[in-house]
Amino acid sequence: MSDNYEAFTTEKERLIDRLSEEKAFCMSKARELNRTDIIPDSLYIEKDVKRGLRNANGTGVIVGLTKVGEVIGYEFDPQGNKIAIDGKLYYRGYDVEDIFNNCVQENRFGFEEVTYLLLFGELPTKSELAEFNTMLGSKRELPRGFARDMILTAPSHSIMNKLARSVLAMYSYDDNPDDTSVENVLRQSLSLIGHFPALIAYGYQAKRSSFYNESLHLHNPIPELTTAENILRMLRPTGEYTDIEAKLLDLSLILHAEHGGGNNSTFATHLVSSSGTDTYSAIAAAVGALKGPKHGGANIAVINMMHDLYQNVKDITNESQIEDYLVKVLRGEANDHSGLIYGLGHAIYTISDPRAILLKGMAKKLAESKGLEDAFHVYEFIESQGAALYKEVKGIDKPMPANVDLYSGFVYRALNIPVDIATPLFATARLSGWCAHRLEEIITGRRLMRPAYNGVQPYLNYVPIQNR
Ligand SMILES: CC(=O)SCCNC(=O)CCNC(=O)[C@H](O)C(C)(C)COP(=O)(O)OP(=O)(O)OC[C@H]1O[C@@H](n2cnc3c(N)ncnc32)[C@H](O)[C@@H]1OP(=O)(O)O
Ligand SMILES: O=C([O-])CC(=O)C(=O)O
Repeated sequence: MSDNYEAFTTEKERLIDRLSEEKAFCMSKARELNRTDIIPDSLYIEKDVKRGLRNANGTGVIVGLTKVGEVIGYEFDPQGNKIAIDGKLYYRGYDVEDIFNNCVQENRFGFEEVTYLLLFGELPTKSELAEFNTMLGSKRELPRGFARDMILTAPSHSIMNKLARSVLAMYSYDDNPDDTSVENVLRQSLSLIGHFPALIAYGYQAKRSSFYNESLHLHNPIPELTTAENILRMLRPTGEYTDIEAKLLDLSLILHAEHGGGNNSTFATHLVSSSGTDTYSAIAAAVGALKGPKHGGANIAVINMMHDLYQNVKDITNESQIEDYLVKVLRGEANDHSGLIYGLGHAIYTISDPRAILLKGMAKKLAESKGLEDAFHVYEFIESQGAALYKEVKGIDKPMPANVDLYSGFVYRALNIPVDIATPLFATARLSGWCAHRLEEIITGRRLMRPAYNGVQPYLNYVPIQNR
């Protein structure tokens, strides 16, 4: 017994030594890399590099054409100067605000209709939509054993990582995974769209039960329910939700479904699809891209930033205290030290992101009905002061509109939807856009995407190891 104990403690000490050696090694190498791997900004300018695939005026380099979605955030005057305008977003030529408003007016669900529109390029008739919903309904249940073998056995703190792994694992459950014909990719797309609600909800339940020590609830999806209803059913321990909650979630899904070809995750879909790879690999890559806090992960980053703000601002009704906090954020002295105010700024939108306006309207109503006006005011303050504070700190005039991620987290919180699930909800909505773009890449892109990097490392003579 005592021999065993000694062996155990010696092994433990060895492990601790090895880990601290590894840590010291990585720290020292990281310091070196941070010094040696830098390429001066001047070289990027001299070699006319389209850094971040952007032109000098911040507009994106045109790398493709698409009919799926269009994002408009600026225009040019006759002299070629960029002019800020209110943002517009079109799904297959239809203004997303019209789709949103029609669903509100008619008090109905619209996400499935939007998915049909994005995939097939036209609005469905009633019977086409009913048939489509039945088809999606038949794909809600995960393959037999999938939840047990692929989700519950390896829970993750990040539901997005779990989701990417689940998407990759779906390959093994497909009898014809590598066929990239349009017909087969469409079949795979419908299957993934149907399965995503269960993948994210069960990924979340696995996390709750494994890391928060809470009871495991795996409610089965119901084919007749909409995407939003199934998500709420599978997320909530009791499986209960109200019609208003489900319709608000549905509106948010509509707003997140598509954003042109150039956003990071959709571009990832195009890029990876252009190599001819399978649907699961392409969609897993898109999930990975969306997770980043500069992209879809910003909705969770906003909530984390708010949490930090609440801990560091004594009185959240005091605007000058909030302002001091935001200045610290911009100086990289508060929150995650990135210098970013999450939920603000956009690659295309200048004055406004139409989705943020609609989500803000939802957030305001929820704030009023749930007594969350003070918290809502903090968001509004950040939105209204972001650009001015950025100018104060950086000396640069930069449009900083509220983007889609600023108010979505507030809406989810008010709907009692867990923070962890905010980016996975974005993924569930955007999957429709990704699939439509993957199909478009296969049908009409047809070129391996392969940009160029200029080599700037001087050539060196190889030195044999004994001479170094
Ligand atoms: C679904 C979506 O993806 S919406 C976007 C969600 N992302 C966020 O909310 C994160 C915060 N915002 C940002 O990081 C940026 O605004 C982006 C990445 C979304 C768009 O950035 P762009 O305006 O296209 O330009 P870019 O990333 O080149 O930024 C230009 C400068 O403005 C700064 N900047 C841009 N937005 C912000 C912000 N919200 N807070 C602080 N600084 C910002 C950048 O740090 C950069 O500074 P630098 O030149 O000193 O490095
Ligand atoms: O277009 C972008 O760069 C980011 C964005 O708003 C989205 O993907 O919804």
